[in-house]
Amino acid sequence: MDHLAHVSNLRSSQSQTQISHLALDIGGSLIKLVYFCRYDDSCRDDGDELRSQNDSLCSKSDNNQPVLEGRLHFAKFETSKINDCLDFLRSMKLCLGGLFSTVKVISGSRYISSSFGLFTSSHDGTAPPSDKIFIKATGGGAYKFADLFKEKLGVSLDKEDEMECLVTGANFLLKAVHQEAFTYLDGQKEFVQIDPNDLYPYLLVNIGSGVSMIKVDGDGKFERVSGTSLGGGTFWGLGRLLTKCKNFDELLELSHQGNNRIVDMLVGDIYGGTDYAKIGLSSTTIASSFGKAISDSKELEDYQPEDVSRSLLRMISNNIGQISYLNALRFGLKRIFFAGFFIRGHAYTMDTISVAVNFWSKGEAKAMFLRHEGFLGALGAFMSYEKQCLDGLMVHKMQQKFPISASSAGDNIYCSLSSNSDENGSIECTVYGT
Ligand SMILES: Nc1ncnc2c1ncn2[C@@H]1O[C@H](COP(=O)(O)OP(=O)(O)O)[C@@H](O)[C@H]1O
Ligand SMILES: CC(C)(COP(=O)(O)O)[C@@H](O)C(=O)NCCC(=O)O
Repeated sequence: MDHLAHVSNLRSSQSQTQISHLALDIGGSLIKLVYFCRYDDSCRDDGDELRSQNDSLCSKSDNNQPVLEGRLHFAKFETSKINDCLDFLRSMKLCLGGLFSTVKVISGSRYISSSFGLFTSSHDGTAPPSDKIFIKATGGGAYKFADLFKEKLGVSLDKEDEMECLVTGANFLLKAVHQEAFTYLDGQKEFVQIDPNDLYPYLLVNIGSGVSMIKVDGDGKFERVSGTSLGGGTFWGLGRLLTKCKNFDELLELSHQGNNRIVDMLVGDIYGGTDYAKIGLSSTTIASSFGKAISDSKELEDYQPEDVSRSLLRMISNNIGQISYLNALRFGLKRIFFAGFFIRGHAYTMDTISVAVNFWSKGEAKAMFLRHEGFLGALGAFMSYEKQCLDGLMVHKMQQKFPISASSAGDNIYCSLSSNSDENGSIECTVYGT
């Protein structure tokens, strides 16, 4: 769902929802937003009313914790169109009322606001109010655009480390969200049942503009072991230049119809149509990506853009699959989770990555993908409100709305895709306060 649809959706549902937390991941290509909308039947906009509203919103759980019920929502914008994102945030203020006003929740001697994930507080939560309003943010843009957010919206970005957020987001999704991870091979998508007690270690490969490979050993226990600059930005950047496509989805769509063999040099092209069986290469294996473009006396306009797009997609996906496998091998990791918006749930991309991992590992390692592939960083930033140690309505505990199984208990954050999750992958959940 695009952001405009989101805006109208939000407007139409404003009588049912109240946004209480928001976090951002501002990457090299895309800005990702995660926000929690609680179910509500009223929207008011001043602090006192919000306080009473909070009171009315919170029912109590069995152990007397305040409970908020609602959904986690996801949205994204191109970083180059950051003004659209700022307008979106501003429009939320308009339709929901008081979003950027300083909403205060006072708890004991601490002064906080948990509305919309904005809080006014010093970081230890003890100082008297400054008039600062913070939003949790990660990614390079949290640094690059800090002044812009301040200037245009009057909010400060509370920066969280990008790698840490990716890992927190991945762990959260893998442990708490039902049917999050899946394999994709030969057109078959299969959900993988993850045992939260047997998750580590794994390799997380985040394919954004560039690619980061992170060995994850536990909650907050990780090491970025490798990376490559040949990532999603490379595919989109080169693809735009070579095909004149106007947007990423168009380039991806084009690749559906293409034939990479027109552009790539295959083993068979070199070996006169035969396999090079002695070293395990079939005649159809790509020997050299874009290799045919050197031997032909053709110019760019003589190639079909769909063939170029397909070849480019295979080149980038294969390369990432291979480097990922080599890093998994380096650390003896059997499970590789691929995330980042380059994947875009695209069948051919996932298939290529899976085949590469399968081919290089001789079937030993498994490529897996995530439904919320592009939102790991933003989710991690969202979860970091928890670290703020604020009393009151914080995201201390998210309880799955539709329990999966008792065996998935044992950690303090649960959540699940509701059976009626919308096409945008929003997650129905319950947030417990302390
Ligand atoms: N609408 C889009 N516009 C631009 N790039 C997109 C889009 N959808 C998917 N992508 C791909 O996703 C990549 C960005 O992925 P993302 O995980 O958001 O990384 P980053 O944090 O670097 O922005 C782009 O480089 C591109 O390959
Ligand atoms: C610098 C980055 C962490 C930024 O993250 P991104 O916006 O690409 O998601 C990433 O682009 C990256 O890991 N690049 C590869 C750099 C390298 O290891 O060669």
